[in-house]
Amino acid sequence: MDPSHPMFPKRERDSQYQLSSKRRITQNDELSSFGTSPQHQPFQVTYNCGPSVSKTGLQVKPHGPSSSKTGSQLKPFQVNQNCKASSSKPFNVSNTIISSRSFNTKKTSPKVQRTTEPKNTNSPLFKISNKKDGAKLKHLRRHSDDASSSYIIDKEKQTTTFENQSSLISHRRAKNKVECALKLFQTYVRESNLVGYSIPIEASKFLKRRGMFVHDGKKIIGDVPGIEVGDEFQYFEVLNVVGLHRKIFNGIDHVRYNGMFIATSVVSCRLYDDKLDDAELVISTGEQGNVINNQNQPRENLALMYSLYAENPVRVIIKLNSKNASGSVNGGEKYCYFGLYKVVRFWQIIGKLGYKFLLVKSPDQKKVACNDMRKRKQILKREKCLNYFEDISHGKEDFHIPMINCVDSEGVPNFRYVTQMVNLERYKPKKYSPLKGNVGCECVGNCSDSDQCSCAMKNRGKFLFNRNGIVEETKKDMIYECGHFCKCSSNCRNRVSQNGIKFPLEIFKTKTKGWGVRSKKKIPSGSFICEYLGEIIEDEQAVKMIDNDEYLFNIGSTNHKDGVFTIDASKYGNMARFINHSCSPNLFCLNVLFDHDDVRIPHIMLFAAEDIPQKTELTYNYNYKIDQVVDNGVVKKKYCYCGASNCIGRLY
Ligand SMILES: C[S@@+](CC[C@H](N)C(=O)[O-])C[C@H]1O[C@@H](n2cnc3c(N)ncnc32)[C@H](O)[C@@H]1O
Repeated sequence: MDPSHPMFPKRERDSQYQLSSKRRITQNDELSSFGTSPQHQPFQVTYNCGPSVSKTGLQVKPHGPSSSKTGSQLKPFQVNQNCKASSSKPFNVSNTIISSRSFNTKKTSPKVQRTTEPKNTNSPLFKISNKKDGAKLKHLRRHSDDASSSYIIDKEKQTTTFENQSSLISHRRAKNKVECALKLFQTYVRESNLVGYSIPIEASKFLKRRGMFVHDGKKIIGDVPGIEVGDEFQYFEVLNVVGLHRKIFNGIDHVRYNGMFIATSVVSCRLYDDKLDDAELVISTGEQGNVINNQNQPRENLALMYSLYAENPVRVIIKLNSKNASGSVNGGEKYCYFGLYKVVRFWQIIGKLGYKFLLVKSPDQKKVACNDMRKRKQILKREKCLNYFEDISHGKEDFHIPMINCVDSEGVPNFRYVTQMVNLERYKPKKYSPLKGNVGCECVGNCSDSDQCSCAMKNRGKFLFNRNGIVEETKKDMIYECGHFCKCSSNCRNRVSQNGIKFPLEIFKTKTKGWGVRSKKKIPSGSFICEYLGEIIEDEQAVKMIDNDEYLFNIGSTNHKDGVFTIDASKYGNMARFINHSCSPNLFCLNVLFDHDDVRIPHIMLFAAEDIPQKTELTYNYNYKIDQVVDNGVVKKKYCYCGASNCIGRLY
C-alpha cells in the first residue's frame, strides 16, 4: 500500500474511533475496500389527512364506520332517510370552474341542526334549517346537472374519450402545463441543497413565484383539466401546484359557492396499502374542531355536509403509505388521484365531536387508479412477499429501485432518497474551487489522447476506464474523471461513475443482516455499481453519533489540517446505504473526483470486483478492526453473518 494513499492513514483513524467509542465503515486500503366495488366487499376505510398526520394534527384511527365504537347499524350503501343520496343513480354532475374573483363574498353560514339525539345510532341526522340555503342547493344541483362534461370515460375500455376536438386540445394543453410544472418541481427538489420537509414547500413557492401553478386562482369543482384518474404525485404540495387540492395544511378543500361551502377535494390516508384495490368507497373523518354544538361546525365539515345535498363531485386523492415493523407510517408515500366521488352520508362519531363521511366513487370513473397497485399485488403473490415497494427512489434514478421483503412486514425505512451528496457545497472551500485551479481538460470531443488530456495526466498519464466503462485500475488512491469544468463532450470515456447506475438493483430483506442489495442482472467485473451517498458531516460531529452510527462512512484522510469528513447516510442516502459487509466481498470502492478538486471530500464509488451473477447479494468490506470499536470504554462486538468461507466471525 502506498503511504501517499489518502486512505492510508485510516488505521490511525481507526484507533481514534476506539478512543472516541465510534465505529463506522472505512474504506479499505486493499482491493476489497469496500372503498372497492360495493358488490364485492364492505367499504374500505381511509382517513383524511394533510401532508402528514402530525402536521395537520388530525387523528388517524384504524376503525371504520361499522366498528362498534361508532355504533353504526347501517349496512354499506344503506342511506338513512334524512340523508338521502342514491348511490345507484349515476352521477349527474360535471366540471365547474370558479374564478376566485367570482366568489360570492357575502357570508351566509348555513345552519345545520340535529333532528334527534344520536344514541346508539350514527345515522345522518341533519337537515338544512335555512330555506335560502335549500334553494341555493337546488340551484347548485341544477347547475351541475346542466353543465356538460368535457370528456367521457368509457368504463369498459377504461379509456377517456373527449366530446369534441376543442376539449381534447384544451385537455392536452393543460396536461402539458401540468407536466412542465412537475418537471420544474422535481428539478428544484433534486438540485436544491435544502433538507427535510422544507424542500417541497420551497419548491412550491418557487413555482408560484414563476407563475407555474396550473389553474392558478381558479377553484375547480369536478375534473381538473390535465389530470387523469390514476395520476400520481410525490408530494402533498404538488397537489396544490396542479390544481387538484388547494389546501396546504388541510385534507379537505372547499369553495364558497353561492354563499355556501361545498367540498371540492379530499386527501385521504390509507394505512394499509397492501390491501389496496380500487377504492369505490371512502370514509373520511371530518375535521374535529372544538365544536360545542352543531351550529359551530368547522367549515370543512359543513362543506362535506352541503356536498351531500348539492351532490357535487368531490375529488378524492389517496395518500399511499408504507407501514414499517414498528407500525409507524413512513417512507414510500405518494398521492394518487382516485377520481370523482360523491358524499352519500355522514354521521357523528359516538363520544366525539367529529363526523365521518361516506363517499362513493362515481360509476363513470376509471376503476383501477394506480397502475403500480395491481403490479404490487401480483408481485406480492408471485414472490410470496410480505411487503413490496416499486421504487424507493421515487423516480429519481434511471431505474426503479424496488424494495422486496419476504422475511417480515417491515416497510421502507425512514430516510430521504437522494441522488447527490447533501451538504457538499458547504464544505467545498474556495481554494479548491475548479475556477481557480486548473481542473478541467482542454480536449475537444471525446478524450482520446492520454498525453494531451490533463485529467488522464492526473491519473498518471492513463485513462482508467476502457471503452465499455470498465475500470481497469483497482488500487488507485484517487481517480480523476473528466467533469463539469472540462471542455470534452459528455460522452467522453473518462466519465463513468458520475453518470449514475447502469445496472438495475433491488433492495431485499435478508434473514440475518437486515436489508441488503442485489442486482437484477449479471454484472461484469469492473463495472460501476453506485455511489455511497449521504450527508457530508465533519468528523467531530460523526464521533458524537453514538446511537446512530450504522451508516457512517469515513472519507478522505486524517492528514488534512483543515477538516476531516464522514458521509452520514442515516437521514439521506441512496441504495448504497443498504449494502452489507462481507469478508469475501464482490465490490470494491474508489475515490473519484470530477466536480471539484478537494481530495478531502472525494466521491465514494463502488465497482464490481468480479463477475457477479444475477440476484447475488452485493457486498464490500467495511474494514472494521476487531476489538477496536469502543463505546463508553466497553469494547463492542458485532457478529458477522456474511457466510463467506474465510469469514472471521465478527464485523468488529
Ligand atoms: C450500512 S448498514 C447496511 C444495511 C443494513 N443491513 C440495513 O438493514 O439497513 C450496516 C449495518 O448492517 C448490518 N450488517 C451489515 N453487514 C453485516 C454482516 N455481514 N453481518 C451482520 N450484520 C451486518 C449491521 O447491523 C451493520 O451495522
